[in-house]
Amino acid sequence: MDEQQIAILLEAASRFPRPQGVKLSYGTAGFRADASILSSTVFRVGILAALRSLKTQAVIGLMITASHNQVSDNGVKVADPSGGMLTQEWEPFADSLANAIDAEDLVRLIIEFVKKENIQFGVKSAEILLGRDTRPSGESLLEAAKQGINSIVGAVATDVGVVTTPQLHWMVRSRNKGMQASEAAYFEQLSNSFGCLMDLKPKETTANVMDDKLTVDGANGVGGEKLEELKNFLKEIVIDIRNSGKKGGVLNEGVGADYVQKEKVVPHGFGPNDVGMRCASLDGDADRLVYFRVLSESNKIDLVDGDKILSLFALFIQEQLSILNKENMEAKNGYPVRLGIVQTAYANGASTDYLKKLGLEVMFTPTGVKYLHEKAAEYDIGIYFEANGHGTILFSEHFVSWLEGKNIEFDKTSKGSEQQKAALRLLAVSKLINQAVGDALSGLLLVEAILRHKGWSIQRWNELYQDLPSRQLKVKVADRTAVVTANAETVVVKPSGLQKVIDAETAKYPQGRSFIRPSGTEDVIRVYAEASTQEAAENLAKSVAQHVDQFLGLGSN
Ligand SMILES: CC(=O)N[C@H]1[C@@H](OP(=O)(O)O)O[C@H](CO)[C@@H](O)[C@@H]1O
Ligand SMILES: [Mg+2]
Repeated sequence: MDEQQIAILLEAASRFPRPQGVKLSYGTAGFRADASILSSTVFRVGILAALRSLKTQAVIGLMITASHNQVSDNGVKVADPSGGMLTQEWEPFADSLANAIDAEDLVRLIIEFVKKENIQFGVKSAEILLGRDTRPSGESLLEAAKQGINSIVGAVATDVGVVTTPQLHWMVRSRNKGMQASEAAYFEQLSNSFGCLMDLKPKETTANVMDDKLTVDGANGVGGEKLEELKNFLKEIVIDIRNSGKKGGVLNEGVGADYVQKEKVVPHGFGPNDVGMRCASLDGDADRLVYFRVLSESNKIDLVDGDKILSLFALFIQEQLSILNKENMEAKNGYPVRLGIVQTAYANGASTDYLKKLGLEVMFTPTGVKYLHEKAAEYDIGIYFEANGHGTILFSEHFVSWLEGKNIEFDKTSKGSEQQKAALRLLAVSKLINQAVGDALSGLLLVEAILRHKGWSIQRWNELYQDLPSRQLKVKVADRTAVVTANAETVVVKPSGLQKVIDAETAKYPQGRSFIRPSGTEDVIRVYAEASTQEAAENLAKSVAQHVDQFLGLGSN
């Protein structure tokens, strides 16, 4: 870094002083806080994104969003060249940049890091795609990000406007693969591959067992807006969008996937007229998706969560693989496809049992899609989902080229055969479902395609297995970092003795399971419990929470 670069950084950084008395952490999904204190953080993440682009010599993404948090919050996260999350190796640097005391301290950290990482200036220019959700604070924070990027000589900020988080990740991935990366290209890829799956539907299920219409809760955010546009490209599906943000509803207030999944009640805008209908809910930046069915009893719903979306996807993929493999496994060029499922400890125990009974390999990682994604990428086809509805299906490049080769072979040997159709369906899924990150819009289209393929109603789908009753609680403690866990967060290692009492409580309940972990996005310890009845799950959660409070509670200090 030369003198001129250092001077530019010092001057720019002095315009973005850090707020006093706040400690920021990159956390489970980037920095999040009240929008009014975020300018300096976003400015600094702009610098980080430019450095990441110089280091990788590839296009990087920067997204301004606080997802399902309240509208007055905002946040910022970085997409790596693959379209996935920022490498975990750079998270400590992100933390230290965000917390640097002043411009001098910030520049000192940058100089040290640039040296350590051997980042070259002036060799190639850096490019960063900038996106934001519909939050009113997004515009001024975008300006802060641009100034951060512009303070690195040769770095270019390209504003892609208001987009969903998965759209931005998709664009970064596409750009780095030398493909079309516009929003129009995104809509075209999704609608074309959805159309392919519709064309490949078995003839006998075209008799309509299910309702064509889907009603979507857009969380009053960007997802509803984008779905309005996407639906113009779609055939064979009627989508009614509510809470699209146009009629003045507030983002995430009594609406959205997080609210529906956690509270298990109907979102605003839905009511008695919707009883029995197939409904879906997106979160504030449209990377989470859950389905639900409104019940006649007050505002209750049947929740069809991320675990059930995962199960539907796993069932469909497994069926296609078995059709494809009928001949393939006996052939000389047979390909033993590795299909892997990735969940977290929050996955309902009944879903894990169901998947294992299908003969599938189920793996567990800690909470946070960065961990699930990494694990799923180890398979030819890796399906991952958090119970809250964030997930996708990853196809290895090797497997996709094998499928393409197979398809050409079928053209010559058995055009139009069931095997060829299975191969084409899998190829269409690999294009429809976002390969960069969990995407509510592409996930929704895949669910709709599979339901049509099978001729299933939401009720039939929900009956794949019955969820075990569960309960989640939060406990405020003096210091949540005092809790250390192991085995994908299922065992408490510290404070010692706590796991023993959790085990003793759990043993009192048939089918009991309970674990605790510090949240990565809120200052709380989360408690999860499930058991054979709702009452038992509530009691187990309550008694575990009491033990947490006794070991670590605010009163204990
Ligand atoms: C129990 C739960 O839903 N936890 C969520 C939540 O993380 P916590 O670390 O639990 O606060 O937000 C994350 C980011 O959106 C998401 O990945 C995760 O699944
Ligand atoms: Mg989100």
